[in-house]
Amino acid sequence: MSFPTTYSDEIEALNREIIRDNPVDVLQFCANYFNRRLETQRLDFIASSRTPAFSSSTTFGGVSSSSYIGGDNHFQGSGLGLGGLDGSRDSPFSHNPFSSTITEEDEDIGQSPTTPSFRPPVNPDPLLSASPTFPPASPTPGQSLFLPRARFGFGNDQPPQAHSAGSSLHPNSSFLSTSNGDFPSNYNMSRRTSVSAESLIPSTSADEWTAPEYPKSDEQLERLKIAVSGNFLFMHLDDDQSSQVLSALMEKPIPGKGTRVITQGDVGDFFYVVEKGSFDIYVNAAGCMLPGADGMGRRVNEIGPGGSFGELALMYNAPRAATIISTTSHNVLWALDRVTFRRILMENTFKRRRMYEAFLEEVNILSSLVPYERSKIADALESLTYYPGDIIIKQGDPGDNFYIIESGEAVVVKHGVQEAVNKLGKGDYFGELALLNDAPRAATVRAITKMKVATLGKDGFQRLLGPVTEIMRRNDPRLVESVDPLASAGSPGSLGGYAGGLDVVEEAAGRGRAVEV
Ligand SMILES: Nc1ncnc2c1ncn2[C@@H]1O[C@@H]2COP(=O)(O)O[C@H]2[C@H]1O
Repeated sequence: MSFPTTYSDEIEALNREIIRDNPVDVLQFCANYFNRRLETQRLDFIASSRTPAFSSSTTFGGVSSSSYIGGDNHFQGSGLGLGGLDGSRDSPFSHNPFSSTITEEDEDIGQSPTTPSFRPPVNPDPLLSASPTFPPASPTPGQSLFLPRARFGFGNDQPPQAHSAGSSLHPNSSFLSTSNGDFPSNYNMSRRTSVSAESLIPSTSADEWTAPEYPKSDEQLERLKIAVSGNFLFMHLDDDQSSQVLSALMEKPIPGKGTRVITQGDVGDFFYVVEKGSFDIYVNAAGCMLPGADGMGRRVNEIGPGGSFGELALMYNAPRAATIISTTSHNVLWALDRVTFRRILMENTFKRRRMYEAFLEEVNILSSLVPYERSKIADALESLTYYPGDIIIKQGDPGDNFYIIESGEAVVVKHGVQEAVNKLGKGDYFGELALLNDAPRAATVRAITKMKVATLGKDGFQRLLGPVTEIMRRNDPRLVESVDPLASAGSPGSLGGYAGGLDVVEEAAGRGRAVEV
């Protein structure tokens, strides 16, 4: 049997590229190659079947929104655009009247490296361009750290050109934004035709690859260990992985305030851990940084010591999702090259995010968080299993963990009370009040079936659940009881029943009687 000619042609072309570029990560290289080929083919197809129906458009930041229509359909349903990543609901695309008519094929169109508008950088495989040599250590303030820059979709520092590819919309859409609905257009994890992010994980089989090594003084190593010690991405490494990563991290001083470390829309090259200093994160809903005063878009977050950034582009093989700029002087970053990140850190991270993504979406108390915030929680969660009769938290113990029930059921019991005071099931959370109030556990939580719980330490709870702690406080059973004495104790935190509650009886914001769990 002979192969189809088109197949043989593709393989021959790929072989030529492999010989020419001699890639480090062959699998990744092949994936990139085929994605590019596929998108070229799509571009041809779209160009030939384009209809003018949707070419009139609103403009946003000087960019025709129709240029991005293919990408923005990720946001239908949720009403979130890229701006949605910061929790805002005001995406210019959120009321896109065409969103329901966009196909899964079309929604790739945008700035992804796998899109028709993608012009590969000089080295077509960003994996290979993960050069260990940094550009000048002291860029002038406001200057991008890494110039010239390869950008996904657009030429260097050129504003994106409105292209009409997205105007060709197919009426038979099957695509509905769900779990990844609020990720940038680049993060189409569910599309049919691309290589899934999972399969982009480089092979871990023994091969020629070894992590780069950057020798460090004892003092440097000490600082580095402190910097990564609180970072959840580093917590699940075994000793060997840990020493490989530590040795591959490069110190990168950022002396100036206002230095751009990452530019939205660029190719991802490094992952960064912050040792010292502070960095602001901006997201432009257009999907890349635009020229002009507001070109960086909306400030969505800030990152300080112990935090990290730059993982998304490396994980999803996508353009940078945000612009990151120093807000202090004398900053110190540690940079990890793309290959080492993917080989060692990503597999763990990615699995964890995937594992918890759907589950966390279902947890009521987290529903106000944006997907990126839930991803960060996923990084920090530990899964524990309990069996019927196991005590998960014990009345009187100090509170150092917060729990969300993944499966199974538990009861909440208290000294001196015969009946269980509450019953908890999937999606319910407990253990929050002892952490919020710095008080001992006021009740015991006991498994009554086999249970899986996702747990977050105190540090993670404080760092990652900040935005919802106010809601948890509002769900405080004391407040609910004081308003309606007949209200079920389980109602406020349910799905969220609650436990781990009150030890100190306080007046509930002057609203009457306070009741213990
Ligand atoms: N709300 C956010 N949206 C997108 N990226 C964010 C956000 N907050 C922090 N980031 C980080 O900003 C980084 C920009 O580069 P990456 O896309 O590689 O990875 C991104 C994340 O690490």
